[in-house]
Amino acid sequence: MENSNWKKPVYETNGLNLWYGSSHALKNIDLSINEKEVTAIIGPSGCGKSTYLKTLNRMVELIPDVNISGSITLKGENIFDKSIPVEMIRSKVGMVFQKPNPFPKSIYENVAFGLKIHGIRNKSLLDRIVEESLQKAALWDEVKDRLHKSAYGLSGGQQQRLCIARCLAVDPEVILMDEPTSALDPVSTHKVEELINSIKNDVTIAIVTHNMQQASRISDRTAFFLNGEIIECDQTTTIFNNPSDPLTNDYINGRFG
Ligand SMILES: Nc1ncnc2c1ncn2[C@@H]1O[C@H](COP(=O)(O)OP(=O)(O)OP(=O)(O)O)[C@@H](O)[C@H]1O
Repeated sequence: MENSNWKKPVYETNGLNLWYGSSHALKNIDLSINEKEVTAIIGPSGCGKSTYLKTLNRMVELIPDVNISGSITLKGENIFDKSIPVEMIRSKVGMVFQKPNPFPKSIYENVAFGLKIHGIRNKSLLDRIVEESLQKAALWDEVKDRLHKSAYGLSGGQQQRLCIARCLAVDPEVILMDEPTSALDPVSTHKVEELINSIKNDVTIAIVTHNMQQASRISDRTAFFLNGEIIECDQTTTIFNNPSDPLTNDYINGRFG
């Protein structure tokens, strides 16, 4: 099913099935998410994209009546292994949602939050990492004079970049992004896309998007999901220019979904 897999996988998913009660939402998923690449996950509404993303950080376990079979490894470790605390996975894997969700705290405290949870108390170290993270998120110049003001005073696009800075502060292996620009205007969307391009050499990214142009602009590889299955996963240029499956071709050309 999968070609051109020459980069090192960070996540490897094998034979993953997931049921919500009796509803079979993910069917036999085999997929690698490669190190320091952007992997786009595309497909029509309800095909299982968000479910897959939420399985990668075990968020899906919070939903009652979910059953899972198969395996997902993160850097070789089975994430479903009961001896692995979920906090350990969450410390390596950040998540950005469709709607920006800053904490009701200052801009500074939003970025410092995860660091403090990890026990960092040194003020100059906190200051340095907060600044670096906001710089990486291309937000520093816009907020450096209002660091101690509420994050809620930022625009939606700035809040989303703040949420990405909050992830970057704890130096994650992976950031999962679930339609991170769908609530943003085109200018803010462009800024988030530029940000993704600028951080992808440091962090692995998996992004769910409904926007085909976005997938083709920012991702290295693309996985096409349909009805809970992966139809095809390949280099993004191949998926968009020369897909193997006619269903992929129909979807990316807007014939359904
Ligand atoms: N908490 C839940 N309980 C029961 N069924 C669910 C739950 N969450 C999702 N589903 C079902 O699982 C299937 C996959 O949903 P999912 O949200 O993963 O799709 P998606 O591809 O992300 O859709 P969208 O693009 O609309 O966000 C759908 O049929 C959905 O109704």
